[in-house]
Amino acid sequence: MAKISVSTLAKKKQAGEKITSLTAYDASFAKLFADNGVDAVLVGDSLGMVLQGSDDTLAVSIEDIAYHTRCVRAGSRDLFVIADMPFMTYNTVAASCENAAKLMRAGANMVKVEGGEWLHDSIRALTQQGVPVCGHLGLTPQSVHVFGGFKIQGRDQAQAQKMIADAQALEQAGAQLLVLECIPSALAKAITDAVSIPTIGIGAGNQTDGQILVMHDLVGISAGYIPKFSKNFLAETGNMPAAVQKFCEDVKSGAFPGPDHEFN
Ligand SMILES: Nc1nc(=O)c2c([nH]1)NC[C@@H]1CN(c3ccc(C(=O)N[C@@H](CCC(=O)O)C(=O)O)cc3)CN21
Ligand SMILES: CC(C)C(=O)C(=O)O
Ligand SMILES: [Mg+2]
Repeated sequence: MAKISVSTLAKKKQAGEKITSLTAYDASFAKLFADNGVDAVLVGDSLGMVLQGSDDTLAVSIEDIAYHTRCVRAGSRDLFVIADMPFMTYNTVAASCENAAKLMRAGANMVKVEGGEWLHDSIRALTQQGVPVCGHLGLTPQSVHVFGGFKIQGRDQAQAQKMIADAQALEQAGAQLLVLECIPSALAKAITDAVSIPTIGIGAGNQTDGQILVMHDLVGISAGYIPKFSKNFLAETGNMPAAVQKFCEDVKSGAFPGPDHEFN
């Protein structure tokens, strides 16, 4: 497969082709995903939950993400690798740059930060210094204790308007990609239409420019439970490469996520 870059992703939005993405934390899965049609992988701080067994993502360190980014990069030179900036590692512009550098040196192609317009200065500094940035709005798990649980966001009109404005502010600051997590499908579509950068949804309906899932949910081995918006693709295919291919196929056709896997 040809090497994916930020321009490949931007072109996919323009062409109306869906972007497929999964989380990855090691070389073997990175290679499996690269070989079976996944456009981008995220070294997510979800590793705090699915790898480390915590109840949330807050204990994950920059060293944890750097280590797993090196593992993922070793699995495929050609993968587009996004790495999560962990909780409180981008609270100032200086911290953002120092910590993003660790992830880029570990092999990331882009870093992801959770939040809205208040990240403007950090995102501008990062992109000016050569670090591509992905934004993340909606149910941003690092704020789970502010939200009072992993709850759907953007349900009321004022919240929805604010989220659209935040998405535009992120683009203005220089973000080149945007993850939308656990928001009503209509809001995800409104945000996707309001920005020119590609949006990647999780629990946000099928009208975003792409989809991402936590890889453990795709194969049905998350500790305890699978979120309502996720789907076990291994159950219907029987082997890992086929599960990854089916996920990509269903994302591209718009079959996933269907009505059972979205919020209204
Ligand atoms: N395995 C796994 N999958 C994920 O998608 C995921 C993680 N871990 N860890 C990091 C975050 C946390 N995420 C979560 C966790 C729980 C819900 C959840 O309980 N959602 C409820 C809806 C609650 C509501 O209606 O407000 C659900 O029924 O899915 C959602 C996202 C998404 N991310
Ligand atoms: C759920 C995705 C978007 C994420 O941020 C993660 O895996 O950490
Ligand atoms: Mg994350």
